[in-house]
Amino acid sequence: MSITLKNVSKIYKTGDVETVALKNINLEIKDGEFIVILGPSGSGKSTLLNVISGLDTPSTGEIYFNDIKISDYNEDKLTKFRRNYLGFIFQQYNLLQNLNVRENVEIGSAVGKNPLGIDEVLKSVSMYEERDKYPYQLSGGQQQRVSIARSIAKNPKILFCDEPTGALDEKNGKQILNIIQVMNNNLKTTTVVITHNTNIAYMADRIIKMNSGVIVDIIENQDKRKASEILWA
Ligand SMILES: Nc1ncnc2c1ncn2[C@@H]1O[C@H](COP(=O)(O)OP(=O)(O)OP(=O)(O)O)[C@@H](O)[C@H]1O
Repeated sequence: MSITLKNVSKIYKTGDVETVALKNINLEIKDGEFIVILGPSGSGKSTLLNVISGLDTPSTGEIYFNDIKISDYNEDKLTKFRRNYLGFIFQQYNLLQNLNVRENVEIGSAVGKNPLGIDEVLKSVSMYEERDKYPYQLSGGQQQRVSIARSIAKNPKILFCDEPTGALDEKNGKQILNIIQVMNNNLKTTTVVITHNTNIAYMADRIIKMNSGVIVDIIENQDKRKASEILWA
Protein backbone atom coordinates (compact mmCIF):
# COMPACT_ATOMS: atom_id res chain seq x y z
CA MET A 1 0.00 0.00 0.00
CA SER A 2 1.35 3.46 -0.89
CA ILE A 3 1.10 6.56 1.30
CA THR A 4 0.74 10.15 0.07
CA LEU A 5 0.90 13.30 2.21
CA LYS A 6 -0.17 16.63 0.73
CA ASN A 7 0.66 19.84 2.62
CA VAL A 8 0.35 18.17 6.01
CA SER A 9 0.82 20.37 9.08
CA LYS A 10 0.35 19.63 12.75
CA ILE A 11 0.02 22.33 15.39
CA TYR A 12 -0.28 21.40 19.07
CA LYS A 13 -2.08 23.90 21.28
CA THR A 14 -1.31 23.85 25.00
CA GLY A 15 -3.10 26.77 26.65
CA ASP A 16 -1.89 29.84 24.76
CA VAL A 17 1.20 28.12 23.44
CA GLU A 18 1.23 26.77 19.89
CA THR A 19 3.88 24.29 18.78
CA VAL A 20 4.20 23.75 15.05
CA ALA A 21 5.34 20.11 15.02
CA LEU A 22 4.94 19.57 11.24
CA LYS A 23 5.08 22.26 8.58
CA ASN A 24 3.65 21.61 5.14
CA ILE A 25 4.93 18.09 4.62
CA ASN A 26 4.67 16.61 1.12
CA LEU A 27 5.74 13.02 0.77
CA GLU A 28 5.07 9.87 -1.24
CA ILE A 29 5.97 6.45 0.11
CA LYS A 30 5.72 3.69 -2.49
CA ASP A 31 4.05 0.33 -2.03
CA GLY A 32 6.59 -2.06 -0.50
CA GLU A 33 9.16 0.63 0.24
CA PHE A 34 11.39 0.55 3.36
CA ILE A 35 11.67 4.10 4.78
CA VAL A 36 13.81 5.22 7.71
CA ILE A 37 13.09 8.61 9.32
CA LEU A 38 16.01 10.29 11.11
CA GLY A 39 16.19 13.58 13.00
CA PRO A 40 17.12 15.14 16.32
CA SER A 41 14.86 14.98 19.36
CA GLY A 42 11.82 17.22 18.92
CA SER A 43 12.14 17.41 15.12
CA GLY A 44 8.69 15.90 14.57
CA LYS A 45 9.43 12.23 13.79
CA SER A 46 6.86 10.72 16.17
CA THR A 47 4.29 13.33 15.21
CA LEU A 48 4.83 12.46 11.54
CA LEU A 49 4.43 8.75 12.22
CA ASN A 50 1.32 9.31 14.36
CA VAL A 51 -0.28 11.50 11.74
CA ILE A 52 0.61 9.22 8.82
CA SER A 53 -0.74 6.19 10.63
CA GLY A 54 -4.01 7.74 11.79
CA LEU A 55 -3.10 7.61 15.48
CA ASP A 56 -3.44 11.40 15.40
CA THR A 57 -5.11 13.77 12.92
CA PRO A 58 -3.29 16.48 10.94
CA SER A 59 -4.25 20.13 11.59
CA THR A 60 -4.29 20.74 7.83
CA GLY A 61 -3.51 18.74 4.71
CA GLU A 62 -4.48 15.40 3.19
CA ILE A 63 -3.31 11.82 3.70
CA TYR A 64 -4.00 8.96 1.28
CA PHE A 65 -3.43 5.20 1.48
CA ASN A 66 -3.49 4.18 -2.17
CA ASP A 67 -6.53 6.19 -3.32
CA ILE A 68 -8.26 6.20 0.06
CA LYS A 69 -8.30 9.63 1.68
CA ILE A 70 -7.98 8.69 5.33
CA SER A 71 -7.69 12.30 6.49
CA ASP A 72 -11.47 12.49 5.88
CA TYR A 73 -12.20 9.45 8.06
CA ASN A 74 -13.91 9.87 11.42
CA GLU A 75 -12.48 8.19 14.54
CA ASP A 76 -14.54 5.01 14.07
CA LYS A 77 -13.51 4.48 10.45
CA LEU A 78 -9.89 5.27 11.29
CA THR A 79 -9.86 2.72 14.10
CA LYS A 80 -11.25 0.01 11.81
CA PHE A 81 -8.78 0.90 9.08
CA ARG A 82 -5.83 0.78 11.50
CA ARG A 83 -7.00 -2.52 12.91
CA ASN A 84 -7.43 -4.17 9.51
CA TYR A 85 -4.43 -2.88 7.61
CA LEU A 86 -1.74 -1.34 9.82
CA GLY A 87 0.87 -2.84 12.15
CA PHE A 88 2.71 -0.98 14.93
CA ILE A 89 5.94 -1.74 16.74
CA PHE A 90 6.94 0.55 19.60
CA GLN A 91 9.79 0.61 22.07
CA GLN A 92 7.32 -0.47 24.76
CA TYR A 93 6.11 -4.02 24.25
CA ASN A 94 2.50 -3.55 25.42
CA LEU A 95 1.92 -7.28 25.92
CA LEU A 96 -1.10 -8.44 27.89
CA GLN A 97 0.37 -9.84 31.09
CA ASN A 98 -2.38 -12.37 31.81
CA LEU A 99 -2.13 -13.98 28.37
CA ASN A 100 0.64 -16.33 27.29
CA VAL A 101 2.81 -15.84 24.21
CA ARG A 102 0.52 -17.71 21.84
CA GLU A 103 -2.60 -15.90 23.09
CA ASN A 104 -0.94 -12.49 22.75
CA VAL A 105 -0.14 -13.27 19.12
CA GLU A 106 -3.64 -14.65 18.48
CA ILE A 107 -5.10 -11.27 19.46
CA GLY A 108 -3.07 -9.68 16.68
CA SER A 109 -4.00 -12.21 14.02
CA ALA A 110 -7.71 -12.15 14.92
CA VAL A 111 -8.15 -8.57 13.69
CA GLY A 112 -6.52 -9.00 10.26
CA LYS A 113 -8.31 -9.50 6.95
CA ASN A 114 -5.73 -12.00 5.74
CA PRO A 115 -3.80 -13.21 8.82
CA LEU A 116 -0.68 -15.37 8.82
CA GLY A 117 -0.56 -18.72 10.64
CA ILE A 118 0.20 -18.32 14.38
CA ASP A 119 2.73 -21.19 14.51
CA GLU A 120 4.51 -19.88 11.41
CA VAL A 121 4.75 -16.38 12.92
CA LEU A 122 5.98 -17.70 16.28
CA LYS A 123 8.66 -19.70 14.48
CA SER A 124 9.69 -16.69 12.39
CA VAL A 125 10.48 -14.72 15.57
CA SER A 126 12.06 -17.79 17.26
CA MET A 127 9.40 -17.87 20.00
CA TYR A 128 7.61 -21.12 19.13
CA GLU A 129 9.31 -23.05 21.94
CA GLU A 130 8.30 -20.29 24.37
CA ARG A 131 4.65 -20.21 23.27
CA ASP A 132 3.14 -21.27 26.64
CA LYS A 133 5.13 -18.77 28.74
CA TYR A 134 3.76 -15.54 30.17
CA PRO A 135 5.40 -12.13 29.51
CA TYR A 136 7.01 -11.93 33.00
CA GLN A 137 8.89 -15.16 32.21
CA LEU A 138 10.57 -13.60 29.15
CA SER A 139 13.61 -11.36 28.58
CA GLY A 140 13.19 -7.88 27.04
CA GLY A 141 14.30 -9.12 23.63
CA GLN A 142 11.88 -12.04 23.79
CA GLN A 143 9.02 -9.74 24.79
CA GLN A 144 9.81 -7.45 21.87
CA ARG A 145 9.76 -10.48 19.53
CA VAL A 146 6.31 -11.46 20.80
CA SER A 147 5.17 -7.87 20.35
CA ILE A 148 6.41 -7.99 16.75
CA ALA A 149 4.77 -11.37 16.20
CA ARG A 150 1.47 -9.86 17.35
CA SER A 151 1.89 -6.93 14.93
CA ILE A 152 2.83 -9.04 11.90
CA ALA A 153 0.34 -11.89 12.53
CA LYS A 154 -2.44 -9.88 10.96
CA ASN A 155 -0.28 -9.44 7.84
CA PRO A 156 -0.47 -5.64 7.80
CA LYS A 157 -0.17 -3.69 4.56
CA ILE A 158 2.04 -1.15 6.33
CA LEU A 159 4.28 -1.60 9.36
CA PHE A 160 5.07 1.50 11.46
CA CYS A 161 7.99 1.19 13.88
CA ASP A 162 8.91 3.90 16.44
CA GLU A 163 12.37 3.17 17.93
CA PRO A 164 11.76 -0.59 17.68
CA THR A 165 15.20 -1.45 19.04
CA GLY A 166 15.58 1.46 21.48
CA ALA A 167 15.60 -0.75 24.56
CA LEU A 168 17.65 -3.61 23.11
CA ASP A 169 21.30 -4.60 22.87
CA GLU A 170 23.03 -5.29 19.55
CA LYS A 171 22.21 -9.00 19.30
CA ASN A 172 18.52 -8.63 20.15
CA GLY A 173 18.22 -5.39 18.19
CA LYS A 174 19.59 -6.94 15.01
CA GLN A 175 17.33 -9.96 15.40
CA ILE A 176 14.30 -7.62 15.56
CA LEU A 177 15.52 -5.63 12.55
CA ASN A 178 16.02 -8.84 10.63
CA ILE A 179 12.40 -9.85 11.26
CA ILE A 180 11.19 -6.44 10.05
CA GLN A 181 13.42 -6.71 6.96
CA VAL A 182 12.21 -10.23 6.12
CA MET A 183 8.57 -9.02 6.32
CA ASN A 184 9.44 -6.21 3.94
CA ASN A 185 11.32 -8.50 1.53
CA ASN A 186 8.99 -11.50 1.52
CA LEU A 187 5.54 -9.99 2.00
CA LYS A 188 6.33 -6.57 0.45
CA THR A 189 5.00 -4.87 3.58
CA THR A 190 5.51 -1.11 3.29
CA THR A 191 7.75 -0.25 6.26
CA VAL A 192 8.35 3.05 8.07
CA VAL A 193 10.95 3.08 10.86
CA ILE A 194 11.79 6.01 13.16
CA THR A 195 15.13 5.80 14.89
CA HIS A 196 17.98 7.69 16.51
CA ASN A 197 20.37 4.96 15.35
CA THR A 198 21.79 6.24 12.05
CA ASN A 199 23.22 2.78 11.27
CA ILE A 200 19.66 1.47 10.75
CA ALA A 201 19.30 3.90 7.84
CA TYR A 202 21.49 1.54 5.78
CA MET A 203 18.57 -0.90 5.67
CA ALA A 204 16.28 1.64 3.98
CA ASP A 205 15.39 2.21 0.33
CA ARG A 206 15.08 5.91 1.20
CA ILE A 207 16.11 7.93 4.24
CA ILE A 208 14.05 10.94 5.30
CA LYS A 209 15.81 13.53 7.44
CA MET A 210 13.71 15.87 9.57
CA ASN A 211 14.51 19.05 11.46
CA SER A 212 12.16 21.54 13.16
CA GLY A 213 9.03 19.99 11.64
CA VAL A 214 10.20 19.95 8.03
CA ILE A 215 11.77 17.33 5.76
CA VAL A 216 15.27 18.68 5.14
CA ASP A 217 16.55 15.84 2.97
CA ILE A 218 15.42 12.64 1.24
CA ILE A 219 18.25 10.29 0.33
CA GLU A 220 18.07 7.27 -2.00
CA ASN A 221 20.18 4.63 -0.29
CA GLN A 222 22.69 3.21 -2.78
CA ASP A 223 24.23 0.85 -0.22
CA LYS A 224 21.28 -1.13 1.13
CA ARG A 225 22.42 -3.59 3.80
CA LYS A 226 21.05 -6.58 5.63
CA ALA A 227 20.24 -6.16 9.33
CA SER A 228 23.13 -8.50 10.15
CA GLU A 229 25.56 -6.28 8.18
CA ILE A 230 24.93 -2.90 9.84
CA LEU A 231 27.13 -1.44 12.55
CA TRP A 232 25.69 -0.77 16.01
CA ALA A 233 25.92 2.22 18.41
N1 LIG B 1 0.96 16.21 22.59
C1 LIG B 1 1.76 17.28 22.39
N2 LIG B 1 1.41 18.49 22.84
C2 LIG B 1 2.20 19.58 22.64
N3 LIG B 1 3.37 19.53 21.98
C3 LIG B 1 3.77 18.35 21.51
C4 LIG B 1 3.00 17.14 21.69
N4 LIG B 1 3.68 16.11 21.12
C5 LIG B 1 4.80 16.61 20.60
N5 LIG B 1 4.88 17.96 20.83
C6 LIG B 1 5.95 18.87 20.38
O1 LIG B 1 6.07 18.74 18.96
C7 LIG B 1 7.44 18.75 18.56
C8 LIG B 1 7.79 17.45 17.83
O2 LIG B 1 7.73 16.35 18.75
P1 LIG B 1 7.97 14.83 18.32
O3 LIG B 1 7.65 13.98 19.49
O4 LIG B 1 7.24 14.58 17.07
O5 LIG B 1 9.55 14.82 18.03
P2 LIG B 1 10.53 13.57 17.78
O6 LIG B 1 11.38 13.97 16.63
O7 LIG B 1 9.75 12.33 17.66
O8 LIG B 1 11.36 13.58 19.12
P3 LIG B 1 12.07 12.35 19.91
O9 LIG B 1 13.17 11.85 19.02
O10 LIG B 1 12.59 13.00 21.14
O11 LIG B 1 11.01 11.32 20.18
C9 LIG B 1 8.24 18.97 19.84
O12 LIG B 1 8.52 20.35 19.95
C10 LIG B 1 7.31 18.52 20.94
O13 LIG B 1 7.58 19.20 22.14
